[in-house]
Amino acid sequence: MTGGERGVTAAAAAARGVVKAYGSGETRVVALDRVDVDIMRGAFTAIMGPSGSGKSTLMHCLAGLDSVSEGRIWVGEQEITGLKDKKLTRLRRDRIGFIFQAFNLLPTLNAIENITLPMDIAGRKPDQQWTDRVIQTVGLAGRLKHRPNQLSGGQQQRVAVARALAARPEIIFGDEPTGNLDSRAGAEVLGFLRRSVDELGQTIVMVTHDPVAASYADRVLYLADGRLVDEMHRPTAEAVLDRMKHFDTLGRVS
Ligand SMILES: Nc1ncnc2c1ncn2[C@@H]1O[C@H](COP(=O)(O)OP(=O)(O)OP(=O)(O)O)[C@@H](O)[C@H]1O
Repeated sequence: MTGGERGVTAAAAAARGVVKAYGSGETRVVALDRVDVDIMRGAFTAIMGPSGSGKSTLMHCLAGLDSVSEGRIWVGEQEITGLKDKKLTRLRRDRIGFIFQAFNLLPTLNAIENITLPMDIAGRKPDQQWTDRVIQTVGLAGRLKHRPNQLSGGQQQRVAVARALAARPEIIFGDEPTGNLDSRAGAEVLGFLRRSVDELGQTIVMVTHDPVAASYADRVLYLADGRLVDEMHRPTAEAVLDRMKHFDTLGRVS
């Protein structure tokens, strides 16, 4: 892969001409309609848009969790479209981190065991210094021997964040990572994600409906009907809310 093929070299992930259609004939749904996007390395990107606009589909395609119908996807310099399942599974395991709304913690393992689990599965020795720094960053030092059911929702989500960060993936994808948390716990988790970008150089992509959550990002991408229709740099919650109202008005007019 050369930079010339997609016109960029510095992106942590990129999509070119991506179409994703589900079903066929009358039930055919075009979830993504010729999407071009670059996800910047070391930056925090939020994906917003109305329900059904294709946010999760875009994230799943970028993360190699879902195949595309047309177009091409890269993670770093590696094109992932066309990779066989085994290679794709390994790429996800070694280079990508996930934080989902349901934290996906194993109930029988304590916090530190959950945090190091992906590395244990991959047969990688955790970098102790790095793991300690991540635990400090997310503020879990006093809770490492607790099992998930002995932790609050916010603490469980911090374990999920630490698990994603500890393996030092090239990109972390979050699907509404604070969707189940109250606003205080949500703000804490978003603060940790922000710090991991600023202090640890992490790349993060997050799907969210929440203008406050989006305001933690460096850049907001707006999807509507499977297309990227707008973006905002250095967003504030007020500006994001205004932009959402604008799109709602357009939606009602058209
Ligand atoms: N597995 C699937 N089979 C058929 N259609 C699907 C499938 N997954 C998603 N879709 C459709 O693709 C479109 C985009 O869905 P997607 O989940 O990406 O939207 P979203 O913006 O993440 O929505 P929400 O904010 O409600 O989670 C929707 O019309 C949805 O119904």
